[in-house]
Amino acid sequence: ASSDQKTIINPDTLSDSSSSGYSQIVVVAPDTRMVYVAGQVGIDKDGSNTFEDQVDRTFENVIKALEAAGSSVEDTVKITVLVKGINQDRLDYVNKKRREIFGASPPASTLIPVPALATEIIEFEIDAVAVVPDKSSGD
Ligand SMILES: CC(=[NH2+])C(=O)[O-]
Repeated sequence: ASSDQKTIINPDTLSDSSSSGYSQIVVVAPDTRMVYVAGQVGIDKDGSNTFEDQVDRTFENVIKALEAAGSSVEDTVKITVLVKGINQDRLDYVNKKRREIFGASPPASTLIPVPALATEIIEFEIDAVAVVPDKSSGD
């Protein structure tokens, strides 16, 4: 499913980002309710905090935030991905997760390797910009 208010453009003049689970350009319709989700992290205070677990929990938290605002992954237009300790394995995992979560209509994305996040234990953070689907369109 994709949002009626979100049009994806992946022009031939830019690199193909589809295998990395994001779009090069997303255009938002006018008169749209916008949702700005604060940076989410995925720390389990009592359990495992592997990078992969943090990525999984972070996406779960982003989805919870979107849904609390009446939005969804399909309605997400832009994400910022902050990665501590970036390497090929971490990038591959993030891209796989993005493909699984965002499917055929992914948001635009900026991925930024960072030396540190808010606390020493945090290795991954995502913020998101999304739209609220227009109920009058039948979604
Ligand atoms: C390269 C890039 N923009 C990303 O999100 O992976």
